[in-house]
Amino acid sequence: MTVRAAVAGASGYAGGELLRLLLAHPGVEIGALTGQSSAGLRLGALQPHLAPLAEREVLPTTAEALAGHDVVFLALPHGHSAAVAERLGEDTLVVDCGADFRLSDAAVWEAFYGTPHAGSWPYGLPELPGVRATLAGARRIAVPGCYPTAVLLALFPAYAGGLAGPEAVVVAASGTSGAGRAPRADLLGSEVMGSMRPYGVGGGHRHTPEMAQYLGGVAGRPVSVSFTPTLAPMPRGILATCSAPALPGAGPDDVRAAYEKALGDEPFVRLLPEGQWPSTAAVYGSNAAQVQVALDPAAGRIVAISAIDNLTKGTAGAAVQCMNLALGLPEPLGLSTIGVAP
Ligand SMILES: NC(=O)C1=CN([C@@H]2O[C@H](COP(=O)(O)OP(=O)(O)OC[C@H]3O[C@@H](n4cnc5c(N)ncnc54)[C@H](OP(=O)(O)O)[C@@H]3O)[C@@H](O)[C@H]2O)C=CC1
Ligand SMILES: CC(=O)N[C@@H](CCC(=O)OP(=O)(O)O)C(=O)O
Repeated sequence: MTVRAAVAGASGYAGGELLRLLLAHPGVEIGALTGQSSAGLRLGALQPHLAPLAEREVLPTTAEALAGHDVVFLALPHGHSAAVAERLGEDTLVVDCGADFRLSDAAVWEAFYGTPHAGSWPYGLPELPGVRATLAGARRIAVPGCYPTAVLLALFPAYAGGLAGPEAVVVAASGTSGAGRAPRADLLGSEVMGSMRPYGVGGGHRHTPEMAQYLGGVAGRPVSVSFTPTLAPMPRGILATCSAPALPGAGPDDVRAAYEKALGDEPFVRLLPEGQWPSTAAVYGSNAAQVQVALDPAAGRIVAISAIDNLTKGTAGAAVQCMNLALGLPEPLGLSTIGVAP
């Protein structure tokens, strides 16, 4: 079976990573590529690493350009997905890399994004309990944010195992591609290189409610997340350092067993052998996530650390993984867990 896939936002970072993965996918033929300011240009001028597509023209993002495909990937800025998706047929699989359909609570959406809530779609993190089944046959999927992917993979096993209290704390570092490709003065090389800095401190980052919603869903009760993102001087990668109170009686063997149970059979998540710790370098360019966990007995906290590539497992790789599940293809088809080193 060959499916025809269009990518809206082909000139951006997420769109470029989608195309890199789709070029290597044996079951996909690449159809329309669309953008906004870059419409009319050849893709080779924008994504020079995607040589087989160099002569393809970037079309304006319209329903007409995206019609007639089996799958449409949306890699657009927030707030633009609903208007496009509603003009695509119900039989078309629409995989949205943006945030528009991730949150279920309209008031929470409006508080963090400041626009009307578009709705919610099945959430594209198959590793969460019960989620894989909701993706089989789905025709609308919301890919998680990059930070939530890293944090949920690190912490959900502690909640699924009933071992963690409801106050999670997360400090995560991201590479600069997480901010997208649009020019910003605070992302100039001279502002970013050789320095790390926090942003969105004090509960203001829009990924906070996404983490709380899905951790709460696993825990079966509300979970609060104190989330501090930091910007790291690297192009790709997220390292998330997460902790939660260990409930009374939770010992190191219980913690290890809960993580092995939750992650042991996952094709893209590797619970590292005890004593080894995740690194962004080890997952660079791959759809893999690395996870490690420890119990800090003095602090009474479970400490879990994850590493992903924000553009791959954090966006485009997850989108392809979800496409495979939705269409009944083998889940790992076209995706790799092999990184690039050094
Ligand atoms: N970067 C990351 O690590 C992650 C990104 N995402 C999500 O993926 C989406 C894309 O992000 P990213 O690739 O980083 O962003 P970029 O800024 O790199 O790319 C944005 C893309 O959207 C296009 N675009 C801009 N404005 C419009 C518009 N009004 N209508 C149609 N198309 C438009 C741009 O086209 P042009 O260049 O031609 O103007 C470009 O192709 C976002 O929703 C983001 O939240 C999700 C997880 C992680
Ligand atoms: C480094 C950096 O700026 N990262 C982005 C997150 C990117 C992402 O996943 O966000 P979406 O919810 O937009 O899909 C940020 O903090 O806003």
